[in-house]
Amino acid sequence: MNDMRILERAVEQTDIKISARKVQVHYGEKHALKDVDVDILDKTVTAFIGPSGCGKSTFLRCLNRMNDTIDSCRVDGRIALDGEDIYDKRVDPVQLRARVGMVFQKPNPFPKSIYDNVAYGPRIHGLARNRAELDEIVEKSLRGAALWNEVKDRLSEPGTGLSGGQQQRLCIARAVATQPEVLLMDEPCSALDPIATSQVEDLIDHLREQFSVVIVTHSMQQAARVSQKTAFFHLGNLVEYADTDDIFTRPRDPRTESYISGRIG
Ligand SMILES: Nc1ncnc2c1ncn2[C@@H]1O[C@H](COP(=O)(O)OP(=O)(O)OP(=O)(O)O)[C@@H](O)[C@H]1O
Repeated sequence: MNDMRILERAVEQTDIKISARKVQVHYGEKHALKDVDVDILDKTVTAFIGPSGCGKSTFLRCLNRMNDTIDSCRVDGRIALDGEDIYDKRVDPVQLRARVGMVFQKPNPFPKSIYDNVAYGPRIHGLARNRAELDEIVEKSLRGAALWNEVKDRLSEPGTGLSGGQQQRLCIARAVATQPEVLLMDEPCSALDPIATSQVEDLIDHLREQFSVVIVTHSMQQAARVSQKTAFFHLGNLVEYADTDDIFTRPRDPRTESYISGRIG
């Protein structure tokens, strides 16, 4: 094999951050996800779109084992992060969730100060040796979430006292503080006004310089604005996964075409 081919292979392999194969999810008798195969790329925003109830959030929650908290939920198949099976019994889900962070639909800051919201993860994962290092992580994370300038003079005030958009950026700062490799976002803008939505979308674009972002969204405009890859789900199947431009301009599957043109969903 010549040098160039070796290089090409190496690039392809490191590009894949999460690889899912034959993922099936059941809630009791309900078969919610069927044979999902997908590769999530590093330093890329991937959007999950599809009609309500098609399994987007279910699949998102598989990626950091959030479904473990639902008793009736059973996940089969293989999901690997950097090639390692995240469902292996040696994997600690708490450690996994520091590497694969999550931001929810409704901003959910802890009932703690702005500072302590961000410092929480680094403290439990022992990421700072002293207060100065913790201060540094908190500042860096708040800057990374484009919130520092708005809160730097009131770090000891409650996080719950911020506006909705600021609270969501605080939750992003909290997730970023553990230096995740992947950030999962489940409809992160659905409770936000258009200005706050646009701030979070700008932020997502910056975050992908550092890690991979996966976002569930009901807004096709948002998927088109923020993502480079899009996965379309329908009735528990991953119907099509491609470059976002291709999904919206030349979808291959008639179900994708129907959805993006507003005929289903
Ligand atoms: N905790 C649960 N227990 C039982 N069934 C569930 C649970 N969560 C989701 N489901 C079912 O699994 C299917 C997929 O749901 P999921 O929330 O993943 O879809 P979604 O595409 O994210 O929907 P939405 O866009 O409305 O949030 C649905 O039929 C839903 O009713």
